[in-house]
Amino acid sequence: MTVTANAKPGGRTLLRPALAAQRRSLLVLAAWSLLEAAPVLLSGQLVAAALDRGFLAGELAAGLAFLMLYGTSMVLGAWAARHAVTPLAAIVEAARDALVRAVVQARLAHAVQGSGPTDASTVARLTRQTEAVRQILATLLMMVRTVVFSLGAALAGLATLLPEMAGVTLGCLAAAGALLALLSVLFRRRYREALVAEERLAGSAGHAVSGLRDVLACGGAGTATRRVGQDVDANAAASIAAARIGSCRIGVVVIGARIPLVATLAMAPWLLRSGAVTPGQVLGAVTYLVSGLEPALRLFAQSLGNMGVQLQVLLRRLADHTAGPPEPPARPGAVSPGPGHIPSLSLRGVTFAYGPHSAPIVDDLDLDVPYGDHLAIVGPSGIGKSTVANLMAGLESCRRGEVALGGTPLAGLAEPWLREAVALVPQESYVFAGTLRENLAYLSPEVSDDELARAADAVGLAPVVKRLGGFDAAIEQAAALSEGERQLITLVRAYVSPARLVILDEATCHLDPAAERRAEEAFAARTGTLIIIAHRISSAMRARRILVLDGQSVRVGDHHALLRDSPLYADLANTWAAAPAGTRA
Ligand SMILES: Nc1ncnc2c1ncn2[C@@H]1O[C@H](COP(=O)(O)OP(=O)(O)OP(=O)(O)O)[C@@H](O)[C@H]1O
Repeated sequence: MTVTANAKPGGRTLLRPALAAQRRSLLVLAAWSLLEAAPVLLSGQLVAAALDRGFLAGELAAGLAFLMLYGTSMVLGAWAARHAVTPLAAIVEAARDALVRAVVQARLAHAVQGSGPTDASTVARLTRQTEAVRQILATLLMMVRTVVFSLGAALAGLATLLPEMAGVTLGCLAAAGALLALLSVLFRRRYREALVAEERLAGSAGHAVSGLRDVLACGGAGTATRRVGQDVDANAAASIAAARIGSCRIGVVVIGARIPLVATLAMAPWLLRSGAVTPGQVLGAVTYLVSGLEPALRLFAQSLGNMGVQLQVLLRRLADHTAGPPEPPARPGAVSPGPGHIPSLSLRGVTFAYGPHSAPIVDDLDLDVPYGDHLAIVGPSGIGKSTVANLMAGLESCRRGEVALGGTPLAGLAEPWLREAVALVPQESYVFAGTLRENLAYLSPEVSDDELARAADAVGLAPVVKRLGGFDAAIEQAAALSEGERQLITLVRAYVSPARLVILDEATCHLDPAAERRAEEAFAARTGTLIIIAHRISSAMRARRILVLDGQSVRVGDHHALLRDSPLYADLANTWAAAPAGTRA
């Protein structure tokens, strides 16, 4: 999974790609919905025929036959409605997956950059809102198709049966639409306020509950209750205001459906007397208005309007939360050296402490690591080896002094260039859900399968690739792999990366000595500089040079020179040599 930063999707753009990808399911859904609307389309015509050509003409059997036909069309409609559920589920689940992906990616990007809160309550709220979107979208889609197809069918039927009333009905529907649009604008505003009030209440109540013991211990129960109470009142007031606007929607049904019905009934005597229409046509028109148009309009105004606005507001809120963090400011004057650049590493007077008042972990360190060198760093636990590695990779900035790559201070190098030139592999291996290939090619997306196979062979991952079933094998849970297997995956990932300086910070600690040797030798033979924070003295013995950190002084040399010159190194090496071969750590 890539963590994208700075994406600021709009509410609708969160759903659009997911819906576009489900075009086929949308078409299937439309086809079933068309069939489902058949009873509405036929209703008025069949009722009119039953009356005019059946009961009023003295043909009882014909009248009943038309009514039975109407009943059959209703069974057909119910059958179609049942089949519409499958494509609907496919659309909604795809939309939910897209939303969850967007939300998780954005929160990860924030967490990586350390911007914005990503605590448990934020994640819980976003999960709740995503679930609400899924439910609303499912109901909304179900209703939209009912409304669109039923309204269309009722109007089409009315136009064929009683064209005079179809015009009047269209005019009334236009007026109802205008009223609904106005109410929707007002409702959207109120609903958004209600949602913000609910979020504020969830935040304040969550804080109060999580710190309940401290609140009670400090005698702050009254203040906490008052604050949460204010948020409860604000939430209730906002919800009531939204509900009031919602209740005005009944006016839409009155204008759009009841006025045409009253007009039809009022004009019926005159139309019948003039001979322009038959009693069956009048009854058919009333059927279209009462059983087709009014239920659809009621659904549209009362449920659809509310839900549409709720969906819009929820998506807008989610879009705010799925906006990635701002791009880190570009380093002024940062350079990206060309591809032929030889990144020799130098540390001059490097001093670093974790806090402004803490004693330095690294004090006035000078070191030159020429390009192509193989350096091991050794020292007792907690002495600062990982800290030095982080300083070399530019993950920490020194308090005094300078770390430079190819003569350019790290702070003067463009961040993307630095991240490509230097790979630091920590002890904890990050293996994510995806295919094995995606995991291995994470730092070099263009790498071929042949190159991956060669790297896996060199580093010692080949048996794992074979066991998993090749590079296309899915890794669903990193926990299903052993710690050593995970380390081999992250090692191959760094091996095939374009990095010219690789720092292994105890990155082989879960491998057995033979596997560690194989991996280190592969990295030593790879083009570029290799720095290893040594987990075993055997790693140091394989290096061209060794840096010993003992807290007071810094010594650099090869194994034999250090045995002579560094009591700490001699001690570490002798302890290691004295241990039985199988227990040497
Ligand atoms: N983020 C941090 N904040 C404060 N102190 C830290 C932080 N990281 C490390 N330290 C402290 O800095 C010192 C050096 O830690 P570091 O991890 O660099 O040592 P190390 O030599 O790599 O240790 P080990 O061999 O056990 O991994 C330790 O005392 C550690 O507790």
